[in-house]
Amino acid sequence: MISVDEAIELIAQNVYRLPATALPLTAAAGKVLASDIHATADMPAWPQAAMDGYAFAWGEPVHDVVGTTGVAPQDAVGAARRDTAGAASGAARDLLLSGEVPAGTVPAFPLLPGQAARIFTGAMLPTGADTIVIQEKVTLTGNRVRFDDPALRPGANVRPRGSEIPAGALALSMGTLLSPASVGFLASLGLDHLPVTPHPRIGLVTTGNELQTPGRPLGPGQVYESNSFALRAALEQCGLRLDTHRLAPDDPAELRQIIRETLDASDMLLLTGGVSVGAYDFVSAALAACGVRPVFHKVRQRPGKPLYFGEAEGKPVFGLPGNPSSVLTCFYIYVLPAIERMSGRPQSRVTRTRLPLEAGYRKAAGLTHFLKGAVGATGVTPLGAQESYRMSTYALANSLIRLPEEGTAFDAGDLVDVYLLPYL
Ligand SMILES: Nc1nc2c(c(=O)[nH]1)N[C@H]1C(S)=C(S)[C@@H](COP(=O)(O)OP(=O)(O)OC[C@H]3O[C@@H](n4cnc5c(N)ncnc54)[C@H](O)[C@@H]3O)O[C@H]1N2
Ligand code: MOO
Repeated sequence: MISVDEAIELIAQNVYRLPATALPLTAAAGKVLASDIHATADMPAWPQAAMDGYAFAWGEPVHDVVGTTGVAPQDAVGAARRDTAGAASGAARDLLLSGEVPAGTVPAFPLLPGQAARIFTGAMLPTGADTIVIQEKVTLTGNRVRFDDPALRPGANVRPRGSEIPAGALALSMGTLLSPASVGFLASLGLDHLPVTPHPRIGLVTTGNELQTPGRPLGPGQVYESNSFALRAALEQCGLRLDTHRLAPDDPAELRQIIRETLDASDMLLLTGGVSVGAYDFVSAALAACGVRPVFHKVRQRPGKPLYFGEAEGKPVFGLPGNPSSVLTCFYIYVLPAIERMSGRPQSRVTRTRLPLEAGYRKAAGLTHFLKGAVGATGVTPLGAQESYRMSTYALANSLIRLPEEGTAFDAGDLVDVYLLPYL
């Protein structure tokens, strides 16, 4: 039997990142970028209105009368800078309305000296304009646009071309975990597919003749099949999915057939039950017959002592001990990190910390214990019902307390390792 840390290390050594693939934007959130993404064009692609108002050339002489000499449009900003350096006031203008530029259109005419164009948020600035005065500051009389806004600065309310990102610049680097904002950002650059490390396709085989589906009457000797529900929910809570679930009876030939089919359709295979030493525990023999190479079987831990781990053509295979608490604890400690490794995820969703115990706990030496725990403001409390067949307190737990193999007596106030479980 190996230790928990040896098991974690062996899994890390035998689990590989999946090859990169291009996925549509709609499937990209929660995946990790498999290459750097560069902007292929300036964004915005042209100077863009940030507010509804009137676009004009700042370089127009201050307090000038409409239609007299103006500054050449291409030098408008420079002129405006010289202008503001000398002038105390901001901007006062009396301009002629030249037309309207709604978003999604190209301004029909360049702005001439002395003119202002009605413009809307997101629209393209007309050639010659460089500044927008918001409509709230403007008095419109007929086609005369007048305002005096001391706070206005040259270039105000305009998003310069390439100000979000210039063409060729790095948008997001390889290894970035794609958040909703990352997906939105890359969509705004026009990408419709992204190079990502995919999530593994996960197959589950639950074994046991005693298992009955919830919702049906429980016959003598039957128990409700609950492990697949807990695993599916745990995966979905992490933005992952269970792709295949098959129920296998305790029959070696049928189990082998189901294992083969599920393994073929998956990148990772999970099984629950049948990995212990009982006369009907056929899982490890069936896995061997299906070409799965065992890496380890049995870990010095409670729950989940009979945990099996192997691989077939690079596909990780976990035989999770059937007791429901063993299944879920082995999922959080071993399976989820393996999935995250295959997905190239930089940090695990299960975070490890150290906290003081709120109450003492006694155990025998020899096994690492993972206790269902409740983290509160001042520490972590071991919950009741720690036996691996019981789920009543797991339902209330937000953490797993890890007590070391050799330890026997843990007192209130002792610092212990705690794994914080993901939450919805
Ligand atoms: N002589 C020994 N007996 C056992 C040992 C041992 O070392 N020597 N280990 C015990 C430990 S620890 C565990 S954990 C279990 C694990 O055994 P298996 O993986 O073979 O699991 P099963 O026997 O098939 O089932 C255990 C338990 O869990 C229930 N179960 C199974 N699957 C489901 C499911 N999908 N949903 C709900 N409940 C499930 C099953 O009915 C059993 O009650 O072995 C001990 N025995
Ligand atoms: O190792 Mo088992 O999960 O304790 O019952």
